[in-house]
Amino acid sequence: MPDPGLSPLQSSLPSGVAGFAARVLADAAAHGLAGAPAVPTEKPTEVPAAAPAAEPVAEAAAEPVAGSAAPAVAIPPRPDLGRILGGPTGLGTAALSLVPRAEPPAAPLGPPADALIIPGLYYHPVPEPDPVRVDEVSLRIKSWAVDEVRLFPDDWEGQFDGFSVGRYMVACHPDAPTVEHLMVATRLMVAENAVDDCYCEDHGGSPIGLGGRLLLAHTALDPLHSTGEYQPHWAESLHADAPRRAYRSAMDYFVRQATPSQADRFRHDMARLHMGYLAEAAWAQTDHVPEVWEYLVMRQFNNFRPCPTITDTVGGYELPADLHAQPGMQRVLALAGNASTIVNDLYSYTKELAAPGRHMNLPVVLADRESLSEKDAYLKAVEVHNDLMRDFEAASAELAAACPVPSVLRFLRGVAVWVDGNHYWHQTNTYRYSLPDFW
Ligand SMILES: CC(C)=CCC/C(C)=C(\C)COP(=O)(O)OP(=O)(O)O
Ligand SMILES: [Mg+2]
Repeated sequence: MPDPGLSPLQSSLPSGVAGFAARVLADAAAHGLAGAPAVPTEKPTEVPAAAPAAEPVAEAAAEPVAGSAAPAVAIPPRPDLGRILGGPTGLGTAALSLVPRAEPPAAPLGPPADALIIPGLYYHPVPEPDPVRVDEVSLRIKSWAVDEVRLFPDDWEGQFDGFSVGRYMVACHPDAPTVEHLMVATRLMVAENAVDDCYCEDHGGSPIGLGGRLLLAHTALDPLHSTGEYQPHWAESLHADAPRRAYRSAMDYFVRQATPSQADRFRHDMARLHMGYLAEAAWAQTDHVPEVWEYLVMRQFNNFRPCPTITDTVGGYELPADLHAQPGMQRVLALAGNASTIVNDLYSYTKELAAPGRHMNLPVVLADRESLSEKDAYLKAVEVHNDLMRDFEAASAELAAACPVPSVLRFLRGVAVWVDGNHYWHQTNTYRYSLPDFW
């Protein structure tokens, strides 16, 4: 077959990705595909799978919401994101429609009546996550936690349930073709929180000795390859405590769903996360309050990033490694993780103030380093979050325009939806979070 040469679209790609993207596009065209799954997936049972639409920009995105009690906050319209970054949006759920929907959702968008409202916060509301899926994921994850990995003692059951991880993951991954795809994300989310709680934080964690604990736990994700004499000791160690049992099992399920390069991507993100935990712990040990920018560096690593970056595995397709590695995508992922993590700093502020010792979060560091009142520091942290969100959206739009490969567009949309679902979970988890009464 003659080489058709580069299309105008292909030739507009940035130089680093043009060749690879051109191959992907040509390959997709040759197979009549638009972002089709690159990994074998079980046959969807609950939601009909469909190749996502390839059109880069078409529909209006969800209107952003600034917390209702805010002094008016001017929210500039989002850049030209359209279908790519629309996220779940009621009428705009079509913008999310990586899978077809039988009926439009009945409920109007907007936070539930008892949701936590942060004045001036820029976010996108999502539709209520599918309650059938939430119930099913909640049942399956409890059974995994109790029967497969013996995750928690009986008296932590209320906290496990209150975490509402089923609702969290269904909100963040509305395009998962089956419940089992959702379970891949849900087990990892639970395991990641078990390591954080039990090794670093308030369920027996401590900065002292954290490096050794984290390194050994990391091998549940990135296995030891050693001699016949020592290998069995290591294998045995993966069953020694709940965090390692959870990591080992969750990773085992994940690698069966993921391609090797997706698994490697995840390991890299988890190494980043563990490095962030270690910096936070080192500063706690010496009672050091970092500069604001230093805190933001730490929080870019101690960060939700490992969660949105598996959106393609959970969605049953693959963003090819070269497209994931391109600088534009790395910027999008860093900004998405940072905005999502500062959301946590805002919603967990009172929980962390009430915890023993000084727990750092962005408002606390701003108050200390910039000599602000608690309220002014909190409001400045809201502004920092909003800037990160806007930069994330601008970077996504730029990349979508520069590299409109179907899997890139679907991945960008999946990351944006994850960011919105993460916000939704924080805003509605009144079991876990509450707000300060500054206003
Ligand atoms: C799920 C995952 C990768 C978590 C990594 C780190 C983490 C637990 C967060 C980014 C959440 O922050 P934090 O530890 O402050 O959580 P809570 O405020 O206790 O909910
Ligand atoms: Mg927090």
